[in-house]
Amino acid sequence: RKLGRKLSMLFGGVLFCAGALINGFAKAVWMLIVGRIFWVSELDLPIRLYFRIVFVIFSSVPLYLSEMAPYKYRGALNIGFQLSITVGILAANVLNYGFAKIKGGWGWRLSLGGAMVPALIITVGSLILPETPNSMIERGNQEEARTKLKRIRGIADVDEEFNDLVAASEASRKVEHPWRNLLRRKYRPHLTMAIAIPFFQQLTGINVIMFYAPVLFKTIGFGSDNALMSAVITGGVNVLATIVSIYGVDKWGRRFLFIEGGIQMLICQVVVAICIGVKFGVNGDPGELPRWYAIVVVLFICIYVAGFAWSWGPLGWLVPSEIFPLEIRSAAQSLNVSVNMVFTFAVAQVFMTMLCHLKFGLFLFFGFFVIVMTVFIYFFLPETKNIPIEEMVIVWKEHWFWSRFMSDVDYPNGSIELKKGGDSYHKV
Ligand SMILES: OC[C@H]1O[C@](O)(CO)[C@@H](O)[C@@H]1O
Repeated sequence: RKLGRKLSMLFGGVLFCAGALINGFAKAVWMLIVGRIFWVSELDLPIRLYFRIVFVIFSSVPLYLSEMAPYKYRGALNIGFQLSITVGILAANVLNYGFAKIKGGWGWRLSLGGAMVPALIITVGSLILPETPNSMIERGNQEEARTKLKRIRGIADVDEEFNDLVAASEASRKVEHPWRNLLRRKYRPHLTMAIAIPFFQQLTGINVIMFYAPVLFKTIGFGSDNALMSAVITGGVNVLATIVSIYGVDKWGRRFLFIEGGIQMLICQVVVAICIGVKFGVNGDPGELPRWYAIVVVLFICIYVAGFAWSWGPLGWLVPSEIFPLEIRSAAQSLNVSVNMVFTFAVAQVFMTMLCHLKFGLFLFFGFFVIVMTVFIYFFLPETKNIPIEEMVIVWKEHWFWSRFMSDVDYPNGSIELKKGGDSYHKV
C-alpha cells in the first residue's frame, strides 16, 4: 500500500531473479532450498521450471490490471494475469519434456536457472510500466494521477472517472487500519470472498493435475514419455480455455462461467473416478492400460482442465481484485493471495498420501468441494461484470443476503445510476 503497485512488482521481480540464479548455479542442497524460498510457492517440486511468481507479485498484478482497465474490459484485461500463468506452465512442461532428455545430468540447471528469463521480464517491465492513477492518488499525487489517467484512456475529459477515484481515495484516507477495517460488519461480504474464493479455487483439485500430471498418468499405466507428453497436452488445453474466458468474461459474466465451469469439472471428476475405479478397484495394479482407455482418461482430464481454466482459474484472481473498496483493497488482496498459497501448498503436500489412501476417491473428494463451491457462487456471489470498481457497493446493497450487512452504507458520492438488466447492470 505504501510502495505502490509498481515498486511491489519490482521488488518481487528482483527476488525472483535472485532465486533463479541461486538455483541454477546450486552447488549444494541448501542453495536449492534458499533459491526456492525466494522463488516459488510449490516447495516440493525440486526439478521443475515453473514460471510462478512470488507472493508480492500475486498481490500487486491483479490489482494493477483491474485498476487500469476501463470497466467494460476489466475482466478480459485482468485475465491476462492468469493467461501468463498458464502460458508459463505450458512453457515449463514443454521445456521440462525437452530438458529431461539431456544427457549428463545438468538439464535441471537449465530448468531452474531458465526462470531468469521471466524474472528479468518482470523486473524490467515493472520499471517501464506506469504507476496506476489509483495508487498515485492514494499517495497524494493528484495532478500526476490526472495526467496519467488522460494518457492511459487516450482522452482529455477524464473528470468523471478522476473524481470517482479521488472520492474513493478520500474515503479510504480517513481509515488507518485496513486490517481492522476488514473485520467491520460492512466488509463481511468482502472478507468472506477474500477467504472463500481462493480456498475454493485450490479445492477444485486443479494442482493435482498441474503439478502431478506426469506422476498421475504414470501411476495409471502410461509410459514415461507419454506421461510427460500428456502434461504438455493438459497445459495446452489450460492456455486455450483461458483465452475463451478472456473472450467471454465481460459478455457472459462471472457467474455464468463459474457455474458452467463447476458443472463441467464435476462431471469430469465423476467420470475419471469411475474410469480409474473400474480399472484399478482399490488394489492399485492396473496391468496394461488399453490405449482407448488411456485416451478417454486424458480426454476427460482435458475437459476438466478446460472447465477450470475458464472459470475458477482466472476468476479466482479477477473477482477479488474488483470487489474490494480501496480502503481495504491491499489488505483484502493479501489475504486472498495468502489463502490461495496456503491451500496450494496444502494440496501439493497431501496429494500423494491421499492418492494412496483414497485411490479413485481422490477425484470424488475434490468433486464434493466443486459441488459446494458451485452452490456457494449461485447463492452468494453477485454479478460484477460491467460495474466500475468504485460503484461496486451497489451489487452488495441489492443482494438478497449481503444487503443486510450494507444497510448503513451509502452509494458512492456522485454515483452514476446503474440499472439491473437480466443478470448484470448497465449505466443509464
Ligand atoms: O492454471 C493452473 C494454475 O492456476 C492457479 O490455480 C491460479 O493461478 C494455480 O494455482 C494453478 O497452478
